Amino acid sequence: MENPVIDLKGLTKCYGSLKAVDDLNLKIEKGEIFGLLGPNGAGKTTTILMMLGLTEPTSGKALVCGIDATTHPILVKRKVGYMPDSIGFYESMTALENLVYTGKLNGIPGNEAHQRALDLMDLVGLGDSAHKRTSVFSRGMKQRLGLAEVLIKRPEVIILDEPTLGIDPAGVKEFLGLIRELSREQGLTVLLSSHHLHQVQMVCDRVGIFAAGKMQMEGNIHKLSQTLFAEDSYSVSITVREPLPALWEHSDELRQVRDVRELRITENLVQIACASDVTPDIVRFFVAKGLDVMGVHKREFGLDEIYQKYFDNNLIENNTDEKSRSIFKRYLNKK
Ligand SMILES: Nc1ncnc2c1ncn2[C@@H]1O[C@H](COP(=O)(O)OP(=O)(O)OP(=O)(O)O)[C@@H](O)[C@H]1O
Repeated sequence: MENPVIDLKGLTKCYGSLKAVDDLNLKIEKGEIFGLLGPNGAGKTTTILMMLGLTEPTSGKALVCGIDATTHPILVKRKVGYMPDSIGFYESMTALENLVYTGKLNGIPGNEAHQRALDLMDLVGLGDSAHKRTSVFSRGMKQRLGLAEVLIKRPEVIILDEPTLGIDPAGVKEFLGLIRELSREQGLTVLLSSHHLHQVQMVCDRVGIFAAGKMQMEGNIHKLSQTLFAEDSYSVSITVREPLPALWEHSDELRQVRDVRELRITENLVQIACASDVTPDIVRFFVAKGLDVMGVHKREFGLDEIYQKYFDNNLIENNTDEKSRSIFKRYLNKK
């Protein structure tokens, strides 16, 4: 990465004897959407505060757009829009008035702030509510207005902390779609901190799993899945027309197919864990046995399973092989 927009170098923050953030190194490039995941107390907020220049690191550096957030916090604030998990507005003012006010606070002249505010209200789907007082806004409407407020200064980076909290499922899809559009069309860099794995999986280019102040692993979902579940990365489900007995006579032979690791038969559904994508071999196997294949579904382990690998205490107590197997079993059980 030549010129990362966010560059954290050995970033460390101690509160007394507690290392809230421990030697964090992370680069995020322009236009990338990075998902920061981790349990409560992992150090996510502390990291964000250091990136905004609101908390001083004990050691290391947070560079945002090449600017040191500790030594030049005001310069960094011009480049970064931050949307915290709970947003407050002046409730006696309308949504539009709130936005224009924020625009002016950011040094945007009145007329321009007004026009930008109107455009942004449309962009976030609040065009019809511009003249309503924010006291009557629902949680979801406030989140949308929060995004508009973050965007009014045309930041290069936005940091969103649990941005979809309280938004209904259709609204979440729309909201995340908007974030993706902004990143793709305007090259906006996004750091999204969230506990909602499916949402993170939907929108992020790369994710980092953060625990006990350390980045445990980072990469795109495919890479993480491959790294963690090298032995059982894929799952193929085959639906056949007629139900099969639990002790199907060809089970052992199917287990001999290249890279097949484990299988489970539930009536006419056969779920197969594989170390590589051997879907065509599996389909050929069923056809060769004279079975009518009605459906084929293939998937990789997703963020749910990746996350669970780190944060399920029962699994952590077991050895590595057992962990991988237990997760796979859990995955099969869920389907
Ligand atoms: N001002 C502070 N003084 C002392 N300890 C703090 C302070 N702020 C945070 N901590 C501690 O640092 C650790 C990391 O907290 P942080 O708020 O960064 O976690 P988080 O990942 O954002 O958690 P959450 O998901 O709950 O928001 C926690 O153990 C927390 O108690």
